[in-house]
Amino acid sequence: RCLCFVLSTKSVQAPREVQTKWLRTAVLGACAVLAGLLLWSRLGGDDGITEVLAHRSEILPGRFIEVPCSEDYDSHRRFEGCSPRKCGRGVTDTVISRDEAQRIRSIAEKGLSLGGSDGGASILDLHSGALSVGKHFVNLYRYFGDKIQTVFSEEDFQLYRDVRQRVQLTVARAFGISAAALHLTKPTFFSRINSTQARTAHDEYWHAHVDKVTYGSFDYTSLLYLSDYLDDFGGGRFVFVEEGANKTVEPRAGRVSFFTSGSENLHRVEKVHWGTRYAVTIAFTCNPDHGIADPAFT
Ligand SMILES: O=C(O)CCC(=O)C(=O)O
Ligand SMILES: [Fe+2]
Repeated sequence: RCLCFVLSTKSVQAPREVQTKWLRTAVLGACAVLAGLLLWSRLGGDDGITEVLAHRSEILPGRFIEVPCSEDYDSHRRFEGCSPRKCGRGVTDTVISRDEAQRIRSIAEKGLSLGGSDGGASILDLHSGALSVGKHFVNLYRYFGDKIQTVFSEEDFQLYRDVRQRVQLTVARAFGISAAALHLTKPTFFSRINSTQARTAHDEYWHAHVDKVTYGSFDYTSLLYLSDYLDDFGGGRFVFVEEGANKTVEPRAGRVSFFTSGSENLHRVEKVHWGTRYAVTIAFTCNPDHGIADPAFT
């Protein structure tokens, strides 16, 4: 038998009745797939119903949602006029410009290029000097000594301080407290996340957590995003985990997301599926004893 035989039998016209049946099946199938896709996107894939608090293409002057405070702050020393009485979450795209975010990202890239975790999540803490390398951390300042000045410039530190200051003012204003009552606390760090498989617990950034529980000193958490969701990376959305509907913040370079650090703001980061996601976690405490200084060019 030859190939032409196969071809000729395939090209035989099906009776009209069979054609209509096929068409109906195809249309029904397409509808089912479409409905499935719609439902999947509404349900956010695997974790229940999701609402978008900040969409990647929105430019938000400011959005603030108040949520009742948890009792987490009661088990810590209270600082009146600072410790959260008003809790919630806010997002703004107009405090840090896209250009400033790009420059801050260059600082992160420069520093993180000196090391990097074997797994998907690397951090650089300009305050303590901690940098992920392989499965561990090194102290960048101890390792480089005076040569660190060939890596970072005075302008880098100035920009970092300036950005930190404006984020602090934004947080203070949103929660009705004085910016002077807030102190930067640790860990405050750059993060770089890609889709490489985790190698140690430090790489497992996607677990739901409460910052006040995880980091102790945090009263207000802020995040400055340095990459764009779906342009630079996929997955990696920030999710406030809630009964009812989760609320997502889609990262966007220059976007500042901030919230009170107690369990009223349980959250997680989705796994990054492709690309690289850069962000800075900037944390504030009301306890002066837990305050840290800005990094300086010394
Ligand atoms: O990068 C993010 O979007 C969140 C990071 C975070 O939850 C944290 O640093 O505690
Ligand atoms: Fe967190």
